[in-house]
Amino acid sequence: MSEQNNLSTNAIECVDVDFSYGKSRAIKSVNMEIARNEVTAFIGPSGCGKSTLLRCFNRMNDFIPGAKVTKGTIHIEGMEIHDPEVDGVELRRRVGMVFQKSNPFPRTIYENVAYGPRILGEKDKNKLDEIVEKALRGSALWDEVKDRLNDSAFGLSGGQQQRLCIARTCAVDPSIILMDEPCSALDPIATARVEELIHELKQNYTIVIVTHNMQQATRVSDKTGFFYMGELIEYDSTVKMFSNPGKKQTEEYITGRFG
Ligand SMILES: Nc1ncnc2c1ncn2[C@@H]1O[C@H](COP(=O)(O)OP(=O)(O)OP(=O)(O)O)[C@@H](O)[C@H]1O
Repeated sequence: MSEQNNLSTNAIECVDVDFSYGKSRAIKSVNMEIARNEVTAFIGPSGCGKSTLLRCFNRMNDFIPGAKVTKGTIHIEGMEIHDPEVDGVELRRRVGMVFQKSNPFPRTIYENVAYGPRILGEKDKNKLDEIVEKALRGSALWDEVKDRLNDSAFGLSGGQQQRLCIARTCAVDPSIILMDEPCSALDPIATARVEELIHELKQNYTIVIVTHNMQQATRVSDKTGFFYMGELIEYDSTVKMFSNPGKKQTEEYITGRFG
């Protein structure tokens, strides 16, 4: 992506975005601007399109037959992501993703983190060591795993595995990290550690997180978008959304009256 594009103040800009799975319209005329180095939470009842929109940002939906953005534009750091010149692999390096269920590779802890940089061509062992340590430190996991880097990643707890997946994402130097319900399979203590980590990560990354947990949205995010049936109903600062929402539907959802 060009330097000029990197000058954009927003990390993500959606203009009038529609998305369909075949004939079924899942996202309807969404407009939103996501500032750099902020945490944005997507909330809303099941099936309202949160994950679909998240996956639009790094074109993960490209892998689903018949699924596509049918209208509007999405810019990532100034670059229109559907421009034919944009390479999907490079886009996904820049816009990393962490999933609901941690999904480490059946390899060692070290290899899980070194995998991405290796694929990108890094062969120097010292450089790889450096990248792995930096990513594991950045994901608050280094102290717990530094003496067992060559053990299987499957020997880690669920929360540690999720932080390893975050380290794996960070190892390829993205600028945006998408998180799709990253704590839904974790206990409260592991959840708290990932939430602390999100606070630290936002110094270096822009984060968009889908969550069903209202308390989590208030704890971790600067802005919140409330979605309902494919539409972005309200998008504002998290403090405002949860203390004085502008729309009745938002209020009903956050107070648990539906969803
Ligand atoms: N791969 C797919 N193929 C066809 N339709 C899909 C696919 N994935 C999602 N959908 C549909 O798109 C709509 C939005 O789904 P999406 O998963 O984005 O919602 P969500 O708000 O993230 O839901 P949840 O909170 O349950 O994860 C739903 O009607 C869903 O059934």
